[in-house]
Amino acid sequence: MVEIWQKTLNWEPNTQQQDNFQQLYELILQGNRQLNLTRITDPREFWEKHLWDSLRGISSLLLSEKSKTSKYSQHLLSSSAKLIDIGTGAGFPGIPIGIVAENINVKLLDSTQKKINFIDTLLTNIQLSNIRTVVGRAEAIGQNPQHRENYDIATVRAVSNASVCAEYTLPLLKQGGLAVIYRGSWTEEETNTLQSATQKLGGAIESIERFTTPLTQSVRHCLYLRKITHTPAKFPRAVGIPTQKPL
Ligand SMILES: C[S@@+](CC[C@H](N)C(=O)[O-])C[C@H]1O[C@@H](n2cnc3c(N)ncnc32)[C@H](O)[C@@H]1O
Repeated sequence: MVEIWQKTLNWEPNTQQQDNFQQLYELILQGNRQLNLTRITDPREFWEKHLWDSLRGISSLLLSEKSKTSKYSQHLLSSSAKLIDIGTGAGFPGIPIGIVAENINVKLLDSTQKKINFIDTLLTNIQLSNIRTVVGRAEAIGQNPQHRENYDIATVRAVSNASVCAEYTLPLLKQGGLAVIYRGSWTEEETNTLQSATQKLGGAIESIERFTTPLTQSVRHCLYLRKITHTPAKFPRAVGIPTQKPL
Protein backbone atom coordinates (compact mmCIF):
# COMPACT_ATOMS: atom_id res chain seq x y z
CA MET A 1 0.00 0.00 0.00
CA VAL A 2 3.00 2.31 0.46
CA GLU A 3 3.33 2.79 -3.32
CA ILE A 4 -0.30 3.74 -3.71
CA TRP A 5 -0.05 6.35 -0.95
CA GLN A 6 2.97 7.80 -2.72
CA LYS A 7 1.33 7.69 -6.14
CA THR A 8 -1.97 9.25 -5.07
CA LEU A 9 -1.03 11.63 -2.24
CA ASN A 10 2.69 12.07 -2.89
CA TRP A 11 3.22 11.02 0.73
CA GLU A 12 3.75 7.75 2.54
CA PRO A 13 3.28 6.62 6.14
CA ASN A 14 6.30 5.58 8.23
CA THR A 15 6.37 2.20 10.01
CA GLN A 16 4.86 3.59 13.21
CA GLN A 17 2.00 5.19 11.32
CA GLN A 18 1.34 1.96 9.41
CA ASP A 19 1.21 0.05 12.73
CA ASN A 20 -1.19 2.65 14.12
CA PHE A 21 -3.47 2.30 11.05
CA GLN A 22 -3.50 -1.48 11.50
CA GLN A 23 -4.33 -1.17 15.21
CA LEU A 24 -7.05 1.35 14.41
CA TYR A 25 -8.61 -1.11 11.96
CA GLU A 26 -8.52 -4.00 14.43
CA LEU A 27 -9.93 -1.96 17.31
CA ILE A 28 -12.77 -0.66 15.16
CA LEU A 29 -13.65 -4.20 14.11
CA GLN A 30 -13.71 -5.20 17.78
CA GLY A 31 -15.80 -2.17 18.72
CA ASN A 32 -18.25 -2.95 15.95
CA ARG A 33 -19.32 -6.08 17.89
CA GLN A 34 -20.90 -3.89 20.58
CA LEU A 35 -21.55 -0.62 18.76
CA ASN A 36 -22.72 0.18 15.27
CA LEU A 37 -19.57 2.12 14.36
CA THR A 38 -19.16 1.48 10.63
CA ARG A 39 -20.47 -0.83 7.93
CA ILE A 40 -17.03 -0.77 6.30
CA THR A 41 -15.14 -3.81 7.57
CA ASP A 42 -13.35 -5.19 4.50
CA PRO A 43 -9.64 -4.21 4.83
CA ARG A 44 -9.33 -2.70 1.33
CA GLU A 45 -12.57 -0.79 1.69
CA PHE A 46 -11.51 0.41 5.15
CA TRP A 47 -8.20 1.61 3.69
CA GLU A 48 -9.90 3.52 0.86
CA LYS A 49 -13.01 4.92 2.53
CA HIS A 50 -11.68 5.58 6.02
CA LEU A 51 -7.89 5.98 5.86
CA TRP A 52 -7.21 7.32 2.37
CA ASP A 53 -10.34 9.46 2.20
CA SER A 54 -9.63 11.01 5.63
CA LEU A 55 -6.11 12.01 4.56
CA ARG A 56 -7.08 13.17 1.07
CA GLY A 57 -8.90 16.09 2.68
CA ILE A 58 -5.69 17.42 4.23
CA SER A 59 -3.33 16.19 1.52
CA SER A 60 -1.97 19.66 0.76
CA LEU A 61 -0.79 19.85 4.37
CA LEU A 62 1.05 16.54 4.08
CA LEU A 63 3.24 17.91 1.30
CA SER A 64 5.99 19.80 3.02
CA GLU A 65 7.28 21.42 -0.17
CA LYS A 66 3.86 22.54 -1.29
CA SER A 67 2.99 23.81 2.16
CA LYS A 68 5.97 26.18 2.09
CA THR A 69 4.16 28.19 -0.56
CA SER A 70 1.29 29.05 1.77
CA LYS A 71 1.59 31.01 5.00
CA TYR A 72 -1.62 29.37 6.23
CA SER A 73 -0.35 25.84 5.58
CA GLN A 74 2.91 26.56 7.38
CA HIS A 75 0.95 27.71 10.38
CA LEU A 76 -1.35 24.69 10.22
CA LEU A 77 1.62 22.34 10.37
CA SER A 78 3.15 24.11 13.36
CA SER A 79 3.24 22.31 16.69
CA SER A 80 0.66 24.62 18.23
CA ALA A 81 -1.93 24.03 15.48
CA LYS A 82 -5.33 22.85 16.71
CA LEU A 83 -7.81 20.82 14.69
CA ILE A 84 -11.38 19.87 15.60
CA ASP A 85 -13.25 17.03 13.87
CA ILE A 86 -16.99 17.60 14.16
CA GLY A 87 -19.33 14.57 14.27
CA THR A 88 -16.33 12.27 14.32
CA GLY A 89 -18.35 9.04 14.83
CA ALA A 90 -15.75 6.27 15.08
CA GLY A 91 -12.99 8.88 14.63
CA PHE A 92 -12.99 9.90 10.95
CA PRO A 93 -11.31 11.85 9.56
CA GLY A 94 -9.79 13.00 12.90
CA ILE A 95 -7.90 9.88 14.02
CA PRO A 96 -6.01 9.21 10.75
CA ILE A 97 -5.10 12.92 10.65
CA GLY A 98 -3.87 12.78 14.26
CA ILE A 99 -1.81 9.67 13.43
CA VAL A 100 0.02 11.33 10.52
CA ALA A 101 0.25 14.87 11.92
CA GLU A 102 1.67 14.06 15.33
CA ASN A 103 2.37 17.72 16.16
CA ILE A 104 -1.19 18.89 15.68
CA ASN A 105 -3.56 18.86 18.66
CA VAL A 106 -6.67 17.04 17.46
CA LYS A 107 -10.04 17.29 19.20
CA LEU A 108 -12.73 14.78 18.27
CA LEU A 109 -16.30 16.00 18.85
CA ASP A 110 -19.43 13.88 18.77
CA SER A 111 -22.83 14.22 20.37
CA THR A 112 -23.03 10.49 21.20
CA GLN A 113 -21.44 9.59 24.52
CA LYS A 114 -21.10 5.89 23.61
CA LYS A 115 -18.99 6.69 20.54
CA ILE A 116 -16.76 9.03 22.51
CA ASN A 117 -16.32 6.37 25.25
CA PHE A 118 -15.26 3.90 22.55
CA ILE A 119 -12.76 6.40 21.10
CA ASP A 120 -11.32 7.17 24.54
CA THR A 121 -10.52 3.46 25.04
CA LEU A 122 -9.12 3.22 21.50
CA LEU A 123 -6.83 6.23 22.04
CA THR A 124 -5.47 4.69 25.24
CA ASN A 125 -4.74 1.43 23.38
CA ILE A 126 -2.98 3.07 20.42
CA GLN A 127 -1.34 5.68 22.70
CA LEU A 128 -2.14 8.72 20.62
CA SER A 129 -1.47 11.52 23.09
CA ASN A 130 -2.10 14.38 20.62
CA ILE A 131 -5.77 13.39 20.21
CA ARG A 132 -8.49 14.24 22.77
CA THR A 133 -12.27 13.94 22.76
CA VAL A 134 -15.24 16.08 23.69
CA VAL A 135 -18.91 15.13 23.89
CA GLY A 136 -21.45 17.69 22.76
CA ARG A 137 -23.41 19.25 19.95
CA ALA A 138 -21.55 21.42 17.46
CA GLU A 139 -24.17 24.16 17.99
CA ALA A 140 -23.39 24.35 21.74
CA ILE A 141 -19.63 23.87 21.41
CA GLY A 142 -19.55 26.71 18.85
CA GLN A 143 -20.97 29.09 21.47
CA ASN A 144 -18.68 27.87 24.26
CA PRO A 145 -15.83 30.41 24.81
CA GLN A 146 -13.39 27.52 25.45
CA HIS A 147 -13.90 26.37 21.87
CA ARG A 148 -15.21 29.33 19.85
CA GLU A 149 -12.60 30.81 17.46
CA ASN A 150 -10.04 28.49 19.01
CA TYR A 151 -9.09 26.16 16.12
CA ASP A 152 -6.88 26.40 13.03
CA ILE A 153 -8.64 23.60 11.13
CA ALA A 154 -12.15 22.15 11.44
CA THR A 155 -13.04 18.97 9.56
CA VAL A 156 -16.48 17.47 9.06
CA ARG A 157 -17.48 14.36 7.10
CA ALA A 158 -20.90 12.78 6.58
CA VAL A 159 -22.67 14.88 9.22
CA SER A 160 -25.10 17.15 7.32
CA ASN A 161 -25.48 19.30 4.21
CA ALA A 162 -22.73 21.78 3.39
CA SER A 163 -24.44 24.93 4.73
CA VAL A 164 -25.06 23.19 8.06
CA CYS A 165 -21.44 22.03 8.10
CA ALA A 166 -20.36 25.64 7.46
CA GLU A 167 -22.42 26.77 10.46
CA TYR A 168 -20.85 24.03 12.62
CA THR A 169 -17.25 24.69 11.55
CA LEU A 170 -16.71 28.43 10.92
CA PRO A 171 -17.60 29.71 14.45
CA LEU A 172 -14.94 27.37 15.87
CA LEU A 173 -12.16 28.71 13.64
CA LYS A 174 -9.70 31.48 14.38
CA GLN A 175 -9.40 34.12 11.66
CA GLY A 176 -7.31 32.59 8.88
CA GLY A 177 -8.40 29.08 9.86
CA LEU A 178 -9.61 26.49 7.39
CA ALA A 179 -12.78 24.38 7.32
CA VAL A 180 -12.59 21.13 5.36
CA ILE A 181 -15.99 19.72 4.40
CA TYR A 182 -15.88 16.21 2.95
CA ARG A 183 -18.59 15.45 0.39
CA GLY A 184 -19.57 12.76 -2.07
CA SER A 185 -21.30 14.42 -5.04
CA TRP A 186 -21.41 18.21 -5.53
CA THR A 187 -23.19 20.58 -7.93
CA GLU A 188 -22.83 24.20 -9.07
CA GLU A 189 -26.20 25.04 -7.45
CA GLU A 190 -24.89 23.83 -4.11
CA THR A 191 -21.88 26.15 -4.50
CA ASN A 192 -24.22 29.14 -4.79
CA THR A 193 -26.11 28.21 -1.60
CA LEU A 194 -22.87 27.50 0.26
CA GLN A 195 -21.37 30.80 -0.86
CA SER A 196 -24.18 32.79 0.69
CA ALA A 197 -24.11 30.74 3.94
CA THR A 198 -20.32 31.05 4.22
CA GLN A 199 -20.40 34.85 3.83
CA LYS A 200 -22.98 35.19 6.64
CA LEU A 201 -20.64 33.19 8.90
CA GLY A 202 -17.53 35.32 8.23
CA GLY A 203 -15.92 32.99 5.71
CA ALA A 204 -15.30 32.52 2.01
CA ILE A 205 -15.09 29.48 -0.23
CA GLU A 206 -11.40 29.06 -0.99
CA SER A 207 -11.58 26.04 -3.26
CA ILE A 208 -13.62 23.00 -4.19
CA GLU A 209 -11.67 19.90 -5.16
CA ARG A 210 -13.12 17.01 -7.11
CA PHE A 211 -11.26 13.71 -7.08
CA THR A 212 -11.75 9.97 -7.43
CA THR A 213 -10.79 7.37 -4.86
CA PRO A 214 -7.86 5.13 -5.85
CA LEU A 215 -9.44 1.65 -5.69
CA THR A 216 -13.07 2.05 -6.74
CA GLN A 217 -12.79 5.38 -8.59
CA SER A 218 -15.71 6.80 -6.60
CA VAL A 219 -16.24 10.54 -7.02
CA ARG A 220 -15.60 12.70 -3.95
CA HIS A 221 -15.33 16.44 -3.23
CA CYS A 222 -13.63 18.47 -0.56
CA LEU A 223 -14.81 22.00 0.11
CA TYR A 224 -12.30 24.37 1.69
CA LEU A 225 -13.68 27.44 3.49
CA ARG A 226 -11.41 30.15 4.83
CA LYS A 227 -12.41 32.09 7.96
CA ILE A 228 -12.02 35.76 7.01
CA THR A 229 -13.59 37.68 9.86
CA HIS A 230 -15.37 37.06 13.18
CA THR A 231 -18.53 34.99 12.97
CA PRO A 232 -21.56 37.00 14.19
CA ALA A 233 -22.49 36.01 17.77
CA LYS A 234 -25.88 34.60 16.73
CA PHE A 235 -24.13 31.70 14.90
CA PRO A 236 -24.22 28.79 15.40
CA ARG A 237 -27.93 28.96 16.15
CA ALA A 238 -29.58 26.84 18.87
CA VAL A 239 -29.36 23.03 18.75
CA GLY A 240 -31.34 21.64 15.82
CA ILE A 241 -31.98 24.98 14.08
CA PRO A 242 -29.11 24.74 11.55
CA THR A 243 -30.53 21.47 10.20
CA GLN A 244 -34.16 22.63 10.34
CA LYS A 245 -33.46 25.95 8.64
CA PRO A 246 -30.12 25.76 6.78
CA LEU A 247 -28.67 29.18 5.90
C1 LIG B 1 -22.71 9.44 9.78
S1 LIG B 1 -21.74 9.74 11.19
C2 LIG B 1 -20.21 10.22 10.42
C3 LIG B 1 -19.04 9.85 11.27
C4 LIG B 1 -17.66 10.21 10.70
N1 LIG B 1 -17.49 11.65 10.54
C5 LIG B 1 -17.37 9.51 9.38
O1 LIG B 1 -17.27 10.18 8.36
O2 LIG B 1 -17.24 8.27 9.38
C6 LIG B 1 -22.34 11.31 11.81
C7 LIG B 1 -21.89 11.58 13.25
O3 LIG B 1 -22.15 12.95 13.55
C8 LIG B 1 -22.63 13.05 14.87
N2 LIG B 1 -23.41 14.31 14.91
C9 LIG B 1 -24.52 14.60 14.19
N3 LIG B 1 -24.93 15.86 14.44
C10 LIG B 1 -24.04 16.37 15.35
C11 LIG B 1 -23.94 17.64 16.00
N4 LIG B 1 -24.81 18.62 15.79
N5 LIG B 1 -22.91 17.82 16.86
C12 LIG B 1 -22.01 16.82 17.10
N6 LIG B 1 -22.08 15.61 16.52
C13 LIG B 1 -23.07 15.38 15.65
C14 LIG B 1 -23.43 11.77 15.08
O4 LIG B 1 -23.53 11.43 16.45
C15 LIG B 1 -22.62 10.75 14.29
O5 LIG B 1 -21.68 10.07 15.10
